[in-house]
Amino acid sequence: MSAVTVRVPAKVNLQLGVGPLRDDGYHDLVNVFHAVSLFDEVTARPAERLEIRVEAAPHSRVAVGGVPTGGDNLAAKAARAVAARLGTEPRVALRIRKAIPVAGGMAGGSADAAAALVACARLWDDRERPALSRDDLVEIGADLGSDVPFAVLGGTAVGTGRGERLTPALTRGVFHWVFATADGGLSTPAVYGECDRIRLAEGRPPERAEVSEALMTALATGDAKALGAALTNDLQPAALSLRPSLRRTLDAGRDLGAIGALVSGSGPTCAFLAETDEDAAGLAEALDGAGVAAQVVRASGPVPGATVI
Ligand SMILES: C[C@](O)(CO)[C@H](O)COP(=O)(O)OP(=O)(O)OC[C@H]1O[C@@H](n2ccc(N)nc2=O)[C@H](O)[C@@H]1O
Ligand SMILES: Nc1ncnc2c1ncn2[C@@H]1O[C@H](COP(=O)(O)OP(=O)(O)OP(=O)(O)O)[C@@H](O)[C@H]1O
Repeated sequence: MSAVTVRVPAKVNLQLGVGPLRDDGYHDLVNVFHAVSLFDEVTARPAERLEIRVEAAPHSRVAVGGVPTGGDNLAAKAARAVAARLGTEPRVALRIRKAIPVAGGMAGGSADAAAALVACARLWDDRERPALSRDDLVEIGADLGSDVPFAVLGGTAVGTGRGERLTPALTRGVFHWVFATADGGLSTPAVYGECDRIRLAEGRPPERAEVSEALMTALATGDAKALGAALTNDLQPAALSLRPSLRRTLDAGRDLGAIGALVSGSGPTCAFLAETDEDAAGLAEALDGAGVAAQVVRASGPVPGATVI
């Protein structure tokens, strides 16, 4: 096979319930993931050795400067993990075309890792070896990062444990989103650390998070207004503490008619829900005009996970 291209979506967390800090440095979560139609693309070609090239997708203004191009890139780690599982060498060139903001709370790096898992598994699939199943790739992905298994599967799913144990959620219809990106990312460990610091300072010991029934019902019935009202993110106070300007972005989206507004994951991207595609178009234009975002991007969900195209 000469080349395999995989398209992989960004995520927004519809509920991010952060429980206690575990002994291994991770937090127990209730993490309702939702894949949206903002995609990175990873192309895998046979090569002498593992090579990584990272570029912004055509028409996207993603700043790719901070993305590692060596062995630290999550897609490179994914290629090595697949090769190790198959007992082969990672002789592959990976070209990553990014439209998902970097360090934006939309799991861009995890998405690229998931895409590389799927692309390499396909590239190295031959009669000499048993093919890797999607479950195998989900399992390999969990070792690369907590968000990677979801990027393999896509759709809408409830993640427990550190977010890697997934159960698909029942949804109906399409949800219309507007994302406001910010200049400069936020570090995921720093945001979790700030969450712990705030809880300690407020004397609030973290409780085990529970799945929101209101959220699950809104998803199952396709009720956008109810979904907007049920969106929650326990990392939001921490993201706002580290990046106070996000408050203005969230307020602007609400004032301009969003039916739901929250920080996406660890931030700094803010996510806004609209009732219809038309409402999303209007909201995106108004948000762009308000000057509270680096870039305003529309997307819909749920969409499938990493897919060969
Ligand atoms: C914020 C989210 O994106 C929400 O989906 C994820 O929880 C983060 O997932 P991720 O970027 O894949 O994170 P990982 O690479 O697994 O972990 C990076 C760091 O985030 C923190 N982390 C992550 C997941 C988790 N359940 N608890 C944590 O405290 C830890 O400090 C960890 O060292
Ligand atoms: N392929 C990749 N794309 C983007 N960042 C990568 C990649 N590989 C490694 N990284 C590193 O990971 C860091 C976080 O990037 P990423 O875009 O995944 O953040 P994020 O969207 O906030 O993640 P999450 O939502 O999972 O917390 C980057 O600053 C970069 O150093």
